[in-house]
Amino acid sequence: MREMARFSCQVKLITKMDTSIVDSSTLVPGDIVDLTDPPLSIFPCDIILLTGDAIVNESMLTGESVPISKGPIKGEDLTRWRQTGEVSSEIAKSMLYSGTKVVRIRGPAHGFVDAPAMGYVVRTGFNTTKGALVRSMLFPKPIGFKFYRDSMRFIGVLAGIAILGFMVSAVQFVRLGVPWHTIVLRALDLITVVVPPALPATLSIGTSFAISRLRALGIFCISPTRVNVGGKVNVVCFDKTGTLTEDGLDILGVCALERDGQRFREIAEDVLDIPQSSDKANILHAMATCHSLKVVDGDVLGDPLDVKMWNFTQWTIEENTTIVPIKKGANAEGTSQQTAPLVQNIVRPPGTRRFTLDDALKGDKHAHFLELGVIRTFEFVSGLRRMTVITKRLKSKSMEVYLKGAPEILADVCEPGSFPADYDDLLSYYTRNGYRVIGLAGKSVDGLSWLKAQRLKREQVESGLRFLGLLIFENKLKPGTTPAIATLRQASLGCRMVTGDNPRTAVSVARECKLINSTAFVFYPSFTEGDATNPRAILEWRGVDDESLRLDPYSLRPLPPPPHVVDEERIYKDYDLAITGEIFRWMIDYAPLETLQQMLYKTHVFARMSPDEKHELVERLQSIGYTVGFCGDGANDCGALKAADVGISLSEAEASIAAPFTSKTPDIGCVIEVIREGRAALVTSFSCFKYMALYSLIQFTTITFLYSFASSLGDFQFLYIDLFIIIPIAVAMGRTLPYDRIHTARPTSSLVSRKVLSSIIGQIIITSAAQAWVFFWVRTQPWYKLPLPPKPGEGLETNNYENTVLFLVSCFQYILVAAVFSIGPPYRKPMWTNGWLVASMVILSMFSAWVLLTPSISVALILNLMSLPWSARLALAVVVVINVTASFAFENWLVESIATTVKVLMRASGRRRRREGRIYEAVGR
Ligand SMILES: Nc1ncnc2c1ncn2[C@@H]1O[C@H](COP(=O)(O)OP(=O)(O)OP(=O)(O)O)[C@@H](O)[C@H]1O
Repeated sequence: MREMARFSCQVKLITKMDTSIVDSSTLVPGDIVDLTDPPLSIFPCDIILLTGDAIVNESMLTGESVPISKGPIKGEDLTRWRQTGEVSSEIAKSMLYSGTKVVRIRGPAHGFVDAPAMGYVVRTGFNTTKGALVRSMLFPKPIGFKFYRDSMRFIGVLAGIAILGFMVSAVQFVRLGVPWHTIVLRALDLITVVVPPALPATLSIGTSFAISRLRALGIFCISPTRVNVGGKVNVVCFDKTGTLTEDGLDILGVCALERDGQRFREIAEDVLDIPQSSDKANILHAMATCHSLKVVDGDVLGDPLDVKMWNFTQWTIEENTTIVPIKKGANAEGTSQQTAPLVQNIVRPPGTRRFTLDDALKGDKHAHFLELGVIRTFEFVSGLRRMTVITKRLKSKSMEVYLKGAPEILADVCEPGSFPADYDDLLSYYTRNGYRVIGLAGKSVDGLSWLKAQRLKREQVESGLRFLGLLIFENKLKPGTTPAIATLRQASLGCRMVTGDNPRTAVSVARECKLINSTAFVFYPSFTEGDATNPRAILEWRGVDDESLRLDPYSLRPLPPPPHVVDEERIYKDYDLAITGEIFRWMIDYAPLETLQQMLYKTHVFARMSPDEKHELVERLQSIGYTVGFCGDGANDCGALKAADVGISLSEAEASIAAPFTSKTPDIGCVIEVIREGRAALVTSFSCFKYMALYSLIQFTTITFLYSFASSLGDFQFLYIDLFIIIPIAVAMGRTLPYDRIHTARPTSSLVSRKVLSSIIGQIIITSAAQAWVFFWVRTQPWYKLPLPPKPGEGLETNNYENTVLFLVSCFQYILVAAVFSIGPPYRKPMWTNGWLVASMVILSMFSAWVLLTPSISVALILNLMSLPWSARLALAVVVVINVTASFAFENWLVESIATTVKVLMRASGRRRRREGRIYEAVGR
């Protein structure tokens, strides 16, 4: 992250007087820089492009590695930016964002001279878009995760115990005449014993190991706190295209119109089967020009859908570099003209050659040259679901407009009479069968000049079009999709599809990947009265496969089916809802709360969702108590990826800041890994927390016994316990691997649950009882000698029998509780599979046994141990064995029953535990 945040490079700064090479960290807003010399690979700050053009890869910000083209800013847009500082969609087309990669950047070519591409620095450091994201990573918005809240409370309780212990000890110390400075020193000791400073570090050990294991699987995490949250995810939303299905979908064919335009022709599976048309605006030309492809070093780059469509035509493409002025006028320091390429791309049919000067000199004989130039492109916008180009054929007097987009939006931009009679039937046939359908439309505009074409507004261009045909793409599932969905569903994790695609296609794909059962009844709403803008509109929910089936519009439960439905029982049990973005928004705004909640609970397919609606859906699912994971691949998923509790971006970028997790493995199997690791990390954090809490309480008990007669543990004893026992064990505890399968229930994130508290309290009682026994037992022994009284002005006495027996027994207790709290299945592999933990426990136990039974004199001296008779050593060993047996027996057989008894008692006394915010449980009942 540091590397990413502190990126700097050499840039050429242009001033009025001269140019100089400077480090990018010295740039300030207002500087003008040359972007071509020295060539940049990554932009060091937010820069507005003044001259030239660029192709960039913004995957670092958006997760999507489709090349994006940037052009020089218009004068009025620059003025608007200076006044408002807002990045409108127009300004974004000229904004080169800090941290994004340069695919190509070049200056405007005026004749034979290559001028530099110049940029205007507008934001640097933390003020850039990347900076804002880095800031949000450094200071993440606090996530209200129960585990973190509970751990704070728990630390508060421990601090309370420390203060209480200190007050009791202080009274005792004063009674015994211990000097004030020793009392203060020991008070601080007590606080660090009870609230160990290593606690936060040990809590993050499990998370760190989980992150490194995920990295080995190609999953990068930039927000460690989200790892534990991953363990609590109970519903996962998936984007469809590029996430569940392959990105570069093959074209099944093209459905063009018959010559009379009244019906569709047979689907053309080869470009040669597409009918020749004498119309100026025809479907083949639409496919050849209506895309945002870029040619970089001979490679055609762009949206996979565009690439497939383009490859289907078999035409050739060439990028044009001639830049011409649009109008005069100052637009920024250093430039005085607004420019645009004369033609963006030139496309030709296969086998034809470029039109040259010689051909032009031959007069009219060049009519056979077919060359289409793209004059202007209105890029694809997810919210609009379409893109448009204005093209010009060589020597033609007219210009042609081609639009490509979702079939649903064609009705808004095409003339109603241009649709064939079988439009709905064909569309429904392909979408029902799970194909991705894209519509094509076009029109020819006579007498449109180049300059006028540059000034036209998008709405003007995208109107009065004629429907040309449909492109049918296959919707191939990625190989990992179905098994991953099956794994998640078996683990009782909810799966939702959230897509920009057509609802029927989405339902079909959802059935194919078993996100919804293939036999489930699916209901889909439509307005019977009013529309999405009308609060009083009325919705009707009909069966997707059988329109006679209906849902009750309020409760969204099936109404009694008509008599022909044989399997009547199943309709009540196994039904799902599918909804579109438009109706989703209407329901959010106007539907009764109960209906809305039922819709959120029951809907598995959300189709035609805009980026904002995807984001809103995540928030709404969270509002009914779900912990939401979102897995997506595109820029249109950015908002949802950020809003989700756990966002996983499938991206080629190494750690995109679009989401806390970025997976280089291109299928949704990464979701399973994140959940498995998250659960294991959560359980590890729990184990470590419980272990650290118990370790401090065991030490607290020892010290409290010793303080009672003005004694304490010696410095080396403290050192040995903290450094040689606790640290290796706590670190090794975090290395236990996650369990192979995902269990149907999530691990608890509540530290104050009955089970956790019963376990901690029970273990405290057992270990304290063992310590109390040895403490009083040693005093009854014939060889026991009273400790020396504290010497005035000196610290506490540490050489005494009580100290020795308590130290020897407690050393085993620190190891023992690690074994007791190392919970294995169902979230982690069994403790014995963790070689580091087993090795450290065996070595430490053997060493402790040696120190107990036959220590060497030097070790006894270092650890302040008194010499004990052999029988006493054996007696202590027996206490240790009893303690171990009691602790394991309690943990394995009693904790569960105590927790259940407490639950029953609480119920009997009328106190019922409220499950915070889990509205979905009530909705699902
Ligand atoms: N390059 C494109 N040109 C024109 N229209 C497109 C293009 N890509 C997608 N569309 C249309 O716009 C719709 C919305 O696209 P969007 O990218 O938001 O979602 P999606 O790709 O369909 O699905 P998902 O949200 O699952 O990735 C698509 O369903 C398609 O009809």
